[in-house]
Amino acid sequence: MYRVAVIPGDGIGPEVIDGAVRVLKAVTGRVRFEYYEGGVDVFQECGSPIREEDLEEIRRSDAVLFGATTTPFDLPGYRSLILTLRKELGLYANLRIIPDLRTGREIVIVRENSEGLYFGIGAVVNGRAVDVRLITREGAERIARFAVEQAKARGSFITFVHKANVLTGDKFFRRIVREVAGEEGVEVRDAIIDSFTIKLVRNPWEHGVILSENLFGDILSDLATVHAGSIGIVPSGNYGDGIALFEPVHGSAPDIAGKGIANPIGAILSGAMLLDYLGLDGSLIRAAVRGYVVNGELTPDMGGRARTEDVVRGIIGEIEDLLSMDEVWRDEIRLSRLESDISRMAG
Ligand SMILES: NC(=O)C1=CN([C@@H]2O[C@H](COP(=O)(O)OP(=O)(O)OC[C@H]3O[C@@H](n4cnc5c(N)ncnc54)[C@H](O)[C@@H]3O)[C@@H](O)[C@H]2O)C=CC1
Ligand SMILES: CC(C)CC(=O)C(=O)O
Ligand SMILES: [Mg+2]
Repeated sequence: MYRVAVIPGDGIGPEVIDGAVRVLKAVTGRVRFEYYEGGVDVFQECGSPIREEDLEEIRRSDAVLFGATTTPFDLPGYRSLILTLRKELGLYANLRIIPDLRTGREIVIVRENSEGLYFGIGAVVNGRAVDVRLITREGAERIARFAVEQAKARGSFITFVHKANVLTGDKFFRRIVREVAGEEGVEVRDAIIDSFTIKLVRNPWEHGVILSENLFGDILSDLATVHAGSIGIVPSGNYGDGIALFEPVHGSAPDIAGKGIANPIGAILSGAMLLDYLGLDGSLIRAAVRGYVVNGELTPDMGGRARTEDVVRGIIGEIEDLLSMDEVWRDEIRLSRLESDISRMAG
């Protein structure tokens, strides 16, 4: 039995995580889910967004499924729960896969997850505010290795997105990415962040594995979700040398929280990535989501009128249909999936 720590968070976090856990339970009985609280309420109780004893248990889990939390602008001493988890669990690589569910194409973004402005020093002194952006050789090397593995697995190349024409840290980072990729025979293409945003809008599917530092990767990946139809369907994985954490790319969406209309697909596809990580194969979930999206009613962010519950039930229905098919049909599905993967890799 695998132990998965579930941290639903707040806002729409619990709404989409409820759907993801039900979908996971529909495909496997080999996972036990253990729930943990985190966020502002826990911070007000104990001075940290996650309790120390919970963190110890989470570290002993096989993987983490995370929803989303709200980060207030003005709460002294508070650091976002997800940033805290990424730091505490050593999750230095953030893999964000933006799917086009109708064609099977993907935009793949590798975001450095442990350094940069989000983990530098910030201070306000005598009317001056400063945020330090830290990039280390160790951090750059390990994320470059991660991106190289992603590129090799896809028979692809890396587009390294930076501002190395200006920023010292990006000049340094760029040299290291080229060194690491060069050793592995993986091509690296340069892209300067400002003009790259135009390319990401116009030709989103042509950039191989997009690699960038923390803040740029955060912004680029939200921008890229437009090509999926909604940020609500985009999953991600946070990886390190130990445990891994899976979460939808979106935040707590206070504007729609509590209305029952959040799109659960990003959380559900994050569950599929979690299964892959555990070696349990998330492809049944992905096939069910693709099947549902073709004919099923979608949530308002995708132009439909469905509620979260309708989508979750519809996807579970697709899973049940797939599971009831005999082996021959399942092999057919696997084969067609393989063919579409091959044609995608061939460009
Ligand atoms: N991993 C995390 O916990 C993250 C937390 N946040 C936090 O979330 C809060 C809100 O941030 P925003 O900038 O508004 O980003 P957001 O991603 O929460 O929302 C942006 C827009 O997308 C929509 N949206 C997001 N997810 C959706 C879904 N599943 N279904 C339908 N529509 C969806 C929202 O309604 C909103 O209009 C902030 O406090 C922020 O710090 C933001 C990003 C990640
Ligand atoms: C607290 C933020 C850094 C979360 C976020 O926007 C993200 O990870 O995408
Ligand atoms: Mg973000």
